[in-house]
Amino acid sequence: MDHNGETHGPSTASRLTAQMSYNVVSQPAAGQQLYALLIKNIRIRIRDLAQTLNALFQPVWMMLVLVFLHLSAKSASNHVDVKALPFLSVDTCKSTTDCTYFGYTGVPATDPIITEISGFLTASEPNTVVPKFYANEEAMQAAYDASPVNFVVGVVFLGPSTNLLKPTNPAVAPDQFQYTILANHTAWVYNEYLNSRFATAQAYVERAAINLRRKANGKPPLSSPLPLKTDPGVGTTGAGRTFLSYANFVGLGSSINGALNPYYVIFCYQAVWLGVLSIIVEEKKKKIRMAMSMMGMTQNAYLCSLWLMQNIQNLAICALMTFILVIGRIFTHSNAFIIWLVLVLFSFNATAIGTMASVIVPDPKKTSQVSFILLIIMVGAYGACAALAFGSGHSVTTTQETLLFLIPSVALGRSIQYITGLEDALGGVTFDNISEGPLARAIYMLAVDCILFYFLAWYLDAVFPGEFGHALPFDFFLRPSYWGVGVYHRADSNVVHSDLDQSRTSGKDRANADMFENFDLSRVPVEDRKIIQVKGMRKSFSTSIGWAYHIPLWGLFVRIFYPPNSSRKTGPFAGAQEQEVVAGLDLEVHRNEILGFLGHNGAGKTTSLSIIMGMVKPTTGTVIVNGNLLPGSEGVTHRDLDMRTLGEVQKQMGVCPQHDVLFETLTAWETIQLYAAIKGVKVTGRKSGSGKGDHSDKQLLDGYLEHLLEDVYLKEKKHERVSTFSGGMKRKLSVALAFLGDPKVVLLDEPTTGMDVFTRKQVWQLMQDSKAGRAILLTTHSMEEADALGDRIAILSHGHLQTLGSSLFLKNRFGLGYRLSLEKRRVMLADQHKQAVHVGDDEVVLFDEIRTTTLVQQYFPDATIEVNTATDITYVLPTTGSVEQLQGRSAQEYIQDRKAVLPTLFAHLDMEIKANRLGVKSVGLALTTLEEVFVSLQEKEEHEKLEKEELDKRNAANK
Ligand SMILES: Nc1ncnc2c1ncn2[C@@H]1O[C@H](COP(=O)(O)OP(=O)(O)OP(=O)(O)O)[C@@H](O)[C@H]1O
Repeated sequence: MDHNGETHGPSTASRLTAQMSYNVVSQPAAGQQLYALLIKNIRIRIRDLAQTLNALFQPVWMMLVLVFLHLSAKSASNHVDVKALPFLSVDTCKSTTDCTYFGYTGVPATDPIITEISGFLTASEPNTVVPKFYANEEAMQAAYDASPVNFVVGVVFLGPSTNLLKPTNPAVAPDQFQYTILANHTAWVYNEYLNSRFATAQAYVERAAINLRRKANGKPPLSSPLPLKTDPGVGTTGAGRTFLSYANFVGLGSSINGALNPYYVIFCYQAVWLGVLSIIVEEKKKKIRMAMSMMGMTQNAYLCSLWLMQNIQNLAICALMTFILVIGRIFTHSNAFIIWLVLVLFSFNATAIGTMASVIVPDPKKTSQVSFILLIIMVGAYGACAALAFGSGHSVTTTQETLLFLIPSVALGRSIQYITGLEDALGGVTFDNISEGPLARAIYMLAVDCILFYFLAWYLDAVFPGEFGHALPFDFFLRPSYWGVGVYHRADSNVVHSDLDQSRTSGKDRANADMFENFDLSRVPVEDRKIIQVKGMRKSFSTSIGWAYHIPLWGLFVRIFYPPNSSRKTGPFAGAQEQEVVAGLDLEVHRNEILGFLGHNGAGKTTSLSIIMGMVKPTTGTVIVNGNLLPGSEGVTHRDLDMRTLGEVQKQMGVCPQHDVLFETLTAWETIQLYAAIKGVKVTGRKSGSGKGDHSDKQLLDGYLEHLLEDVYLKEKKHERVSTFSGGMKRKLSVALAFLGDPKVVLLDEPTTGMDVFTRKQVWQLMQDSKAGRAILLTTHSMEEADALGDRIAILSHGHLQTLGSSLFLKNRFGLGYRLSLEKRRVMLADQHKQAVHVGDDEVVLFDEIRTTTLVQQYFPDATIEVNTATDITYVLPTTGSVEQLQGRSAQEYIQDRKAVLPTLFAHLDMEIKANRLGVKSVGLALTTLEEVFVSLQEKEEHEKLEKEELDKRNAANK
């Protein structure tokens, strides 16, 4: 067992790795990716049950609150049973011949509306109710005063019925027809109101007006609103007599609740867009999405899997919400499927809206704020429309209303408002009457909104992928290459190849030529050369501007009157500062080579790797990976860009980012299966020559994946969740993922961080074994690792390459030189001050420090004593010299000179030791470590920086 608690298999050195044992190809396929991502989403949701139930039930709780509000408003005290409309002639008319119950003024007796009303009275209350014209309202009032029993209601028409006789134009709101009813009641209570016959008179007049409009539109007229009074079948609830339901009379509380319904329903959806927003932003921030993209995951597969998952969840959420609306008697008469359809269509929109919002949210901590702002916008949009467009006294045309439905919350709110209204008055919405009001249009527009918003979400996600992601050009979907049409056109990197070669020895390179080892390119076969090629790569980030500009709304105000100015460096009004983190990097990595990438914290290693991965665009410079000129490189104009380039590069790339990009709730086996599906890994057979044998494709793939886990010693842990893994185990899994699918280019960012010494050595072995056939770029802070693995080592400092060469070159060139260790002859403590002791007959000289040091300094005048103990002494023999010592020679020539001196020094030492003149028992020589090289280079850089600052100060003082 190692420190991490895993059982180790046999030594890697003694067995074949997965890469050596299987023939593997990568052929990513969108369908396979979508399926794998969907399964991953389902797994994560099932395992994170608390979160999933919360997301599922949050809208449902909100619905329950609505039900409770309604129940409290419709309490027993407010509830009034449905009562039939009374006839005008019941218990009022004392005579059967000269009753004048229905007085009117404002229109002549010949007006069609009076004819229509007369017809109804004849049909329902024949011979007992007669319409009677009065010249004006005063005359009508006087008639009432004279005989109140015979005169029940009077109607004052405020204009002729001419408007009602015009056919309806759908584009224009119909002109109004206005009238007032005079009736004898004093309180706005149900019984008095009905007994005064007000409602009955209203029913007659309204129905008469409706009939005139229907006739004008060529529709058959409706019958009288009341049945025949003498019909024996008519009791209290005869046809037409339940014309007004109790809902109109239950009091103020209920009508407020009804108006609240749309707002409440919109409120319920916050959880939906917040859920989508949180997932996308979090996966972006944790760079999981970036890593999956690096493995070849397409944006379409990612978004579709997320949308599918969320919308399946939405179907269930909306079913529950409908159930509660029906069970809670908010909607009792309407068709439940229609309500569900409205809710579901809006929930689909909410998913797209959450995706769109993710484009502007960089940080998971800000998701709830943004989600709340979205809620305000949604509710506010509906509220504004309800008050200004749909409210009483406002009329919008059908077209205007339909256009307003482009805002999904307006369409949803209006639908709920309409359904609530119909529930109260006319028995709810069914398929029979769905097309009569705005509901059908709202449903249709919610579907249109879905198409529109999903397109926008998809487009914005591609064009604004955030800090880590490859931004597509604004017209990407119009380019055939995005859709995979036409032959793949590799951006022509040949031109750039020659350009790079020509510029190799220019400018700064030439000045620092002896900092770089001359690499003999002819040793590398042509087809293996420059698998990764970076030239003049620069990257600048701008730091965030002062906090004053971030204050919502106020910040906008400040920007206008106090624009951010980059010369202001600190404080609330500081302008954006450009920071160059990669400053003209040149690099080449060949096949079968590991290039170690060293540098201090913040030197720009991760940024450089991210650029080579295609995840971050360089500010300037060129990056070529396996012959493909990466998008964003100089020389690739937007027009030339084949949209498949990055996908092609990523197919051949394996990456291990600096931070583990693993799903905590998945097991190691599920993780590697997920990434294998994303990469489209297929095993074509075993390398041993047995081909596929009797094994199915799946068996072969499982065998390969298992072998890969075995290579990093995680086979025993494969069914355990990543969340239970130690830091080192997570790194090992990340390394295994980087080598998945036989990538031709592998980028490893500090892969062995956190691993114990034993595991680290095993992973080194794996990397060594796996380097055949690929170019590996490895960043590390471990000098030992760079020394052990790096065929060549590049040291980066403040964004530029300080040096590049083999480990030996760096040690020779920048090390402190050689260490000469001498073992002294031992003496007992009592004899310490003696110069010589007798061993048998021979006198043996004890260690003579002065004589030895003089001898060493004869060959290396700058030699110094580093360690001097009772048993050993170590001299440092420098191989670097001052300008005077160089005497016109280059640093490398000087090193060669120093090295050439070594044999003579050794011959001399040997002679002296044999002659028993130094008191030295044995001699050892060692080269300085890479760590010392690194430290000395950093010190040199710091020294130069300080000198420059000093010079600048002096120049400034002189001015
Ligand atoms: N998105 C960003 N915005 C602003 N500055 C950034 C951004 N990413 C990196 N930097 C800055 O760029 C510099 C280089 O960062 P980078 O992560 O590339 O360094 P590194 O060499 O990998 O460091 P380490 O060894 O600590 O991982 C740092 O100063 C960092 O603050």
